[in-house]
Amino acid sequence: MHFQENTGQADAASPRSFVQVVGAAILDSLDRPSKLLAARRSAPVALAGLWEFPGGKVEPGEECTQALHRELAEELGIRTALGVEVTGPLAQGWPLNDSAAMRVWLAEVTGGTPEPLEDHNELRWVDLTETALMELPWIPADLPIVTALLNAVDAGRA
Ligand SMILES: Nc1nc2c([nH]c(=O)n2[C@H]2C[C@H](O)[C@@H](COP(=O)(O)OP(=O)(O)OP(=O)(O)O)O2)c(=O)[nH]1
Repeated sequence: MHFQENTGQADAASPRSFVQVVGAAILDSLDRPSKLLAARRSAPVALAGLWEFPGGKVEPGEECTQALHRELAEELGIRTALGVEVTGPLAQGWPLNDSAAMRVWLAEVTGGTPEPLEDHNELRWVDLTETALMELPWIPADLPIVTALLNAVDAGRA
């Protein structure tokens, strides 16, 4: 029997590239965080009613953080200061599905008051505790990110 050696060359020649999504974990304060602004999607039907990190897809020619500022202005009508990235297992962040991955940054509102202007039908400031956050029906792919966020916040408080 002959086993063909897996050289990994195919992967090296064509590294997996996901549609790049960016999201914000908006905190009431980057220095002393106690609440997260969660957003409930209004569309598409498959995701409507589920909670997520506000954000969206990076457009051609945009940097990730530039795209995030644009999305937060469009969707929530706010300006933000970004904190550190909540790093995921991929260079492109956190896998969302077969074709998309999301990079997530901590953020704080520096201008405007968040309103569900586009893509969401409710915004909610939620206590930064596992109990409070896990009560929300998150998009399933976001659950590891919520856990990583709680760990990052706890590490910052220590
Ligand atoms: N914004 C955001 N998208 C998420 C999260 N979790 C998750 O699986 N997604 C998925 C949902 C969508 O399939 C994709 C992001 O698409 P989007 O609809 O927010 O992007 P967009 O605002 O740029 O809108 P469009 O170009 O599709 O009109 O990533 C999350 O926490 N935040």
